[in-house]
Amino acid sequence: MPIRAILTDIEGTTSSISFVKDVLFPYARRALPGFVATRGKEPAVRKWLDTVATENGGMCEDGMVVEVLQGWIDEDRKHTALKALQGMIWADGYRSADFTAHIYPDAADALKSWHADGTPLYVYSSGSVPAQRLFFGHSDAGDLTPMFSGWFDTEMGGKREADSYRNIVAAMGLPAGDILFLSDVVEELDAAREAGLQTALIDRLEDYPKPRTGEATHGHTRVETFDRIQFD
Ligand SMILES: CSCCC(=O)C(=O)COP(=O)(O)O
Ligand SMILES: [Mg+2]
Repeated sequence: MPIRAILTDIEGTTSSISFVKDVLFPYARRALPGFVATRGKEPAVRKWLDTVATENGGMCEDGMVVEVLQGWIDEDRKHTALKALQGMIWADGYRSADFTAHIYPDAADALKSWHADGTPLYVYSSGSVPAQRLFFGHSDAGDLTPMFSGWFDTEMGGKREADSYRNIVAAMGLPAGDILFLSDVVEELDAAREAGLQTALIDRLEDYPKPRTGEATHGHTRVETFDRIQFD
């Protein structure tokens, strides 16, 4: 089947899991108390702090909300409020050049080549859309944001739910079968396939030392690097 657009995940797909877990998450965890103390009154920040407080029985102290959020970082919860706040915190890290975002060279090269060939590129990640823009705007391969035609996060729904992909397909305005979704998580690929998208499992040895083969692929095309992805 022809591919007319690429939709890609970030962590474990374009970029290493260890960069997210060992650099981004600890940075956000450390900065969270100071961030809430200095910016907690800004409506865009307050909105998410109040969401967390309400969901946790209406806790009234910001210190308790910070503890909940730090616990969620430790658990790698993909909660929209946490992801939005993390994005705001990482903005400082990128701006002060504390780090650049990891991208595998094969992913950067393939994205550049597909873009040059006129294939529209989209991102769907649990990271908030602002965090995605920062990520690709300050990547190891430079500012890649101009290559992307659209950005989607969990505001479209969870990544393991088929309806999220239906929402994304509607926003992209293409037939689902013309879109190739790339991810390192088979449950995300299952949901995308249920919504009619084509799928490829990115099974990077750096992130998944034990290759997922046979039944573990759930029948999705498996590649270890982006340069092995082939389409007309
Ligand atoms: C782009 S923001 C950093 C990554 C992040 O917070 C995250 O949860 C990534 O999850 P993904 O859906 O890209 O696997
Ligand atoms: Mg991922």
